[in-house]
Amino acid sequence: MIELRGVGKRYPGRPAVLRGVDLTLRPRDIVAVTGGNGSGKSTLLRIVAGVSRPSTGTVTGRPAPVGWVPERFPAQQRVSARDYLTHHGRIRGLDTHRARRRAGELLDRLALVGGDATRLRDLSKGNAQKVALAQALVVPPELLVLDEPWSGLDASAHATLRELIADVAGAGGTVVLTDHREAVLEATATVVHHIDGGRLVARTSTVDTAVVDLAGSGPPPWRGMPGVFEAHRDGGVVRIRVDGARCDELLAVALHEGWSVRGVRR
Ligand SMILES: Nc1ncnc2c1ncn2[C@@H]1O[C@H](COP(=O)(O)OP(=O)(O)OP(=O)(O)O)[C@@H](O)[C@H]1O
Repeated sequence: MIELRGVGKRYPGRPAVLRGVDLTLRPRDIVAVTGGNGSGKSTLLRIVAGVSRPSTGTVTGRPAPVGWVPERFPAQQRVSARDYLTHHGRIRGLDTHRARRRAGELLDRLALVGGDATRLRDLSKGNAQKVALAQALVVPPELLVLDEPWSGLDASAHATLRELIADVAGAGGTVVLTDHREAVLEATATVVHHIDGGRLVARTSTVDTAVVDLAGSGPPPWRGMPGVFEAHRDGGVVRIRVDGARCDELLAVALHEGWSVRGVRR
């Protein structure tokens, strides 16, 4: 468990950005931090990741390794994506062969355009973001900190990113993330905190979501239904993530429209 107690941050010559922040991060939590521009989200994430020190207060229980995706990625390098990731894997204790294999797997999964021999400086913004994500995951982290990870990613990588986040949490890790699109955060996170005036306010705790698998054809009755976060077709089955409180309503409508229920998971 990672604990922040009384954490404050003040940059020289400026008013405090964070004041007295208490935050407990548990294994399997996917924690979103929301707030306006300049409210201190990146500052808080840097402190959680250990990239920046708080001016006051303490952070205890930070595990290793930490996966960290900064808001800006140093993309102006001649090194290839594969060599860059292999290097990061070796820094974190993998041998060259395993680091290279893991780099290839992650870049395949994220569908890096141009292949893993592309030099960092030749990558588009979205592809650079994929390499930044792969860098954070090259050794499965116990703490994954993502500052605006959806920035620039194409739609198919959005779904992959959610899967990668779920993999880390499912393996007992903790994920902390921020983004400007609150709907995206609320569909992904299990806990949402909001920063206001330098203080942290828990807004939603443990968002109850359900995953419903449906088989059938015809117009999708869930389209436009409140509480439906996303729907993906995979072969003959459509997998829908829905607000747990709306799950029965979705099932009733789908059954009425002739779809059959293949599975429901909370
Ligand atoms: N290294 C720094 N030195 C001085 N001031 C800084 C530094 N980093 C951030 N700040 C200031 O601290 C405040 C909070 O910045 P931060 O980047 O944490 O906010 P944010 O909520 O992530 O913003 P955004 O949504 O625009 O990304 C801003 O006023 C910013 O100018």
